[in-house]
Amino acid sequence: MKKLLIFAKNNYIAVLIVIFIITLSFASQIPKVVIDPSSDGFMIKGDPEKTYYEKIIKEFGSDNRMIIFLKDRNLFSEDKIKAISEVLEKLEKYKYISKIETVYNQKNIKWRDGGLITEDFLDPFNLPSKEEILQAKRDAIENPILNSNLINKDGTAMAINIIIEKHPEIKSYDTLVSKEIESFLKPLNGVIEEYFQIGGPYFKKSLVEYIIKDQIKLVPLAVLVLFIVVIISLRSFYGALSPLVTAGLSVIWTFGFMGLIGIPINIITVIIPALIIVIGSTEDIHMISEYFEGLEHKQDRHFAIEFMANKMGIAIFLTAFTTIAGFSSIITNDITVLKQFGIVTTFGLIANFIITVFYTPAMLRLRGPLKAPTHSDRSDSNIFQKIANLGLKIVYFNRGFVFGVVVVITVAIGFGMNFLRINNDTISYFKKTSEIRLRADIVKEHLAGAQNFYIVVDAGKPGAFKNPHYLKEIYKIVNHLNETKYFSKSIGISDFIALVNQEMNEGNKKFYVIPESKELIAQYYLLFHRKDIENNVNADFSKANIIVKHNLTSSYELKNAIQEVQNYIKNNIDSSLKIKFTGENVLVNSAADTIAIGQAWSITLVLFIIFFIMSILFLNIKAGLLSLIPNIIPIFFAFGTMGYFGIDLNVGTAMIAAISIGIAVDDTIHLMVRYNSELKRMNDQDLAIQETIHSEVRAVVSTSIALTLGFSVLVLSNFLPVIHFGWLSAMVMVIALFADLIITPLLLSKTRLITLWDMLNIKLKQSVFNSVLFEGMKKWQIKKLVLSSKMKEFKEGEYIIKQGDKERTFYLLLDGKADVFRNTENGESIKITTFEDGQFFGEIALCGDIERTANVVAKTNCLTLEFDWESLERIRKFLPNITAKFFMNLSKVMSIRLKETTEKITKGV
Ligand SMILES: Nc1ncnc2c1ncn2[C@@H]1O[C@@H]2COP(=O)(O)O[C@H]2[C@H]1O
Repeated sequence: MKKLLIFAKNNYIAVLIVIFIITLSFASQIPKVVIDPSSDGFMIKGDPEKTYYEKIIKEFGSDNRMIIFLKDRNLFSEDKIKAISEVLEKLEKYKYISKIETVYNQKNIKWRDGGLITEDFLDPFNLPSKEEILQAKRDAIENPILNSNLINKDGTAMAINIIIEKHPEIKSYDTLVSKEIESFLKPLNGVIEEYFQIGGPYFKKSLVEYIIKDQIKLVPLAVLVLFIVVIISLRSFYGALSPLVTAGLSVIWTFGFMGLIGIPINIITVIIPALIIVIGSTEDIHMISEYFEGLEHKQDRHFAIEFMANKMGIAIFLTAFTTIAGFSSIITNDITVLKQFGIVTTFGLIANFIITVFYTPAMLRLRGPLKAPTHSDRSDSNIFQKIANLGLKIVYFNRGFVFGVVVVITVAIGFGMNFLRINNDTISYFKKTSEIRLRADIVKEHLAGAQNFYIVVDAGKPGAFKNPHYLKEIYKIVNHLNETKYFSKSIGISDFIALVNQEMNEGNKKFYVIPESKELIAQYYLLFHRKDIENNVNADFSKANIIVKHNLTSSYELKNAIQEVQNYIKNNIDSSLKIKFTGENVLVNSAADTIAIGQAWSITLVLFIIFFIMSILFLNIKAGLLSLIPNIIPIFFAFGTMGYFGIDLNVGTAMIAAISIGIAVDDTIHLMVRYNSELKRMNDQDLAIQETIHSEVRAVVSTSIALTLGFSVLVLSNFLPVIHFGWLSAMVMVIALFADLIITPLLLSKTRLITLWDMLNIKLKQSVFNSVLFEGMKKWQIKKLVLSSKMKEFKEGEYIIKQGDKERTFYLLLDGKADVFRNTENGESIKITTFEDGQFFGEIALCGDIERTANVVAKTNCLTLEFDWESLERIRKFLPNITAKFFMNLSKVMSIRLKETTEKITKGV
């Protein structure tokens, strides 16, 4: 790390040129980035159900429908029909429309004046008499296929269903179609009371508009927030500029990367620039503030950069790593948009880290300020210190009690998780007040819902749906669908046959059933053109399709409803029929469970990565656990709150846990690393904690504020998943801060930490390695043992051990000499031996758990390592091999000492 920074400083011109060239090449890819409003991304990647669905829409017609909704008290007056007919004329000529369904052009099958008529309800271009129009209106309302589908119960609302061709090759196709259709609606202006388009292309056009609006709003706001926070915390304009430049460059790289590998902007990837700007800035802030600290020592760029490089230790690297781990865990999700989000953010944050590490020292070398900003008033630091004191007061008030309270609150809030629901419905991603939701609500009020899916019934043999048995099965399913409260309207091929049957029987509603005779059914079919029934039965009559319209806007409701229908089918319908539910709606919704599984998987992955790294770094499993606890608490809070407030788990909120753990753990790492170094310096756990909290509080609190504000910016998005993601992540940051200031010290105060870093850097005298105590051990094992001890100095004449004391520690003499004296019963003091460096003493009380058997006094100034029983116990659990060797060596020396003592005694005798 240090070498990289120094390298960038020394080769600053080359580094800046290379960054410039890379940036240019990424920038050249940006035009390739597209906005993707389709719902494909919300489905499961490579889902075989999707292939099935594509086959079905080829057979029964596209479900890329747009509805033009018309509402008027007098919808059937001549002038209104005229205006509508003008619109229809234009629509019919429009090249991208494959089919138009209106009340007018549907078949009116009616028993009238002793005979059956089958003709279109109305020809809007050639209007009949007023009475005849009103009769057509009544017929349409009575027609079960049309009612609530194309016309409402009292004939004041109508829908024009338009089936739009799919043209993925045309750029901005949906926006184009939606805009052109909007222009066709002009004749309705001032004539029809209320009219608008909804569904298909309009939905996608709105999505694109919202995505662009989001981008225009969120990015500058994120920049502003970042700028303000950095200016406040660094007190320097230049200091605030640098993170902005690195964030800007990272965003260019990231967009270029999206263009290069073909990942589009969608409602989830739209937040990436804002996120990179906010999250990426934390490293810059740390670096620049170290640079300024360097300047305070010496006003020289070289010196300040090197000072910064020296201070940029393992913490910076680790925190970047855990943050990236959090984001990259999202890649494991099977939902396309989430996978894409994971890939792009991982790239973006790695890019940001690289740019920061190279650009910042190079730029500081070129133009870095020569004066550190003066902290004119230190009142802010008082606030930080007050926060620190408060945190410490709470911790020391009563550790057990505080811990208990935290656990109780966490469990109580976490309990809300039981109410958590999963949702992946695209309409519910818009705000309730958005135009799109308002329009959907109006349609919902008057007609069967704008949402639909298909139930495909496959009999497996041609002509099956000319057979009364199979038609009756469809009839039963449709009947059941219309009876349940879940769906607003379902239409199957059975409806057409039943309707003709009813009209053949003089319109008697009792005859709205499937006739028993095959011949009769064959005759009935003759009344229809292929196009009249093509949505409901395929060309060879082997498959039937039930169109189910509904207003459900959440996955769990739809899932329950489908489940109910499936149960019905299982118990009541001929099991030789293959029945499948399909449709864009069903595919998107069935991906909901994948969201939950993906979410659980990414949390596990992040937790494991963090646990693994921290355990290795601190050579202690407990340290791994310890770094997780303060960061798991906020996750309980987030999911619990979601449960209580009815916020669903969706593509946005699913990411919160993994991402925020990755970010929140940064502060814990800073605290642990600092605690570790303070502990070495002070040798007192409580003092070390106090010092850690006091010195880190400023950085921890200000980065938390930056992140909280940064995430809060997302609340201004147009998409609910993004809004929820924003405020919940902001909440997680605040809670993680509290957890870090209270839980971390609480846990640390019970732990001794050693880092891998210490292990690698520790330099021991050769005499230590040669000590009998370490015989047969590898160098790293010796270091590990040494690091579990405390360094202690004694002045000449000072007692190291007092006879009769009860304590379980022992000493390795690193430097100096120490005498062993034993007090006899008659008050004399007999010298037993003198120890030199490399030798140890105090092993009797340590192993025997008895009183000290002699005094040990420093003969010269002594430097010792003190080992205590608890630390050795800890190592024994973690690395039993080392302790076994250690105690073997110990007993070897003890045997020799016993032998020598026995010899002395017998000689004396
Ligand atoms: N006879 C002895 N020979 C060598 N060392 C001794 C002898 N008696 C006591 N000591 C050391 O002096 C230490 C005093 O504290 P302990 O009894 O814990 O452990 C003792 C030994 O390490």
